[in-house]
Amino acid sequence: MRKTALTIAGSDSSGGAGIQADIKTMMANGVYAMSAITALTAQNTTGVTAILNATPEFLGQELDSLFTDIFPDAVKIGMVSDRELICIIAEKLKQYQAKNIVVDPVMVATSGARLISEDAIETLKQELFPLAAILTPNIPEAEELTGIKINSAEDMISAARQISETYHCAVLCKGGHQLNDANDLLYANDSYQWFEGKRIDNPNTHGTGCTLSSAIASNLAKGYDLNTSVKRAKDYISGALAAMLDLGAGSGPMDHGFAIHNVYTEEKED
Ligand SMILES: Nc1ncnc2c1ncn2[C@@H]1O[C@H](COP(=O)(O)OP(=O)(O)OP(=O)(O)O)[C@@H](O)[C@H]1O
Ligand SMILES: Cc1ncc(CO)c(N)n1
Repeated sequence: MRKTALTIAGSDSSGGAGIQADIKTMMANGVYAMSAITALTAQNTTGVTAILNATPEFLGQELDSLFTDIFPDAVKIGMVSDRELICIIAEKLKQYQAKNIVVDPVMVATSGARLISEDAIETLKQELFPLAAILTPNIPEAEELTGIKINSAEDMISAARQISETYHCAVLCKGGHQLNDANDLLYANDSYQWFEGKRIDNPNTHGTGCTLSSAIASNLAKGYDLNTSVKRAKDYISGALAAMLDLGAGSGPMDHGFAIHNVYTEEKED
């Protein structure tokens, strides 16, 4: 039977991050994608100009509709900007005993816009982190969650360990904000593993975090273990970045069609 994944996240009108990146990623990774939209954003590669949140009641209804019909094999949670929305998500995930939950603690967009209110971060920690199989903070998020300033690989390990021990889940501290490398650190069950990545010289990194967490969720949905899911997700993001799509005036989106692009469009390109 076809495996299914659900993204609970915000819509990015420019299609590079959020729900749109998640669905593209899930599809490219071979799972059937569903969505529960937490907010609409008016956004492009240069910034976010407006955010319209769903009501908690509506988000609850979206989740009821999905979980009572096509049960997701994995769930990815991205942008959720306020406390009530976080609470309804936690309530529904517990009610339906959702599995393979990947929480990307989205705080700030690549363009610099804040995507969560300050007071919601505490609710995120209390309500959603304990439900997660894996949390995927980037370096600034890991710093905010721990108070540890990350300047080295050892600092990444300390921060990931602290988050993992506090919330009893695996933590992937993403390395996209490092200067020279793109090495991600997985901390799980009191041990760690590096997923090394060559830094790709591509300024178009809009939606890398959304894409990575959705690729992990897709692979968990397909039944891969956590390490293998992270490895496959890392390979996917590296491929999507290496395809060097260049759209928009700011930090542009990645090419999710990189695997099929050559087969279908090579001859038509100029
Ligand atoms: N220039 C790059 N070359 C190779 N891999 C990269 C590069 N930039 C980011 N990555 C990879 O992309 C993934 C996402 O990491 P990153 O730290 O950019 O997340 P993020 O900041 O949450 O993303 P977002 O821009 O969506 O907020 C990680 O696997 C990271 O190593
Ligand atoms: C809707 C949305 N979610 C997440 C991010 C983070 O990249 C973004 N820019 N927009």
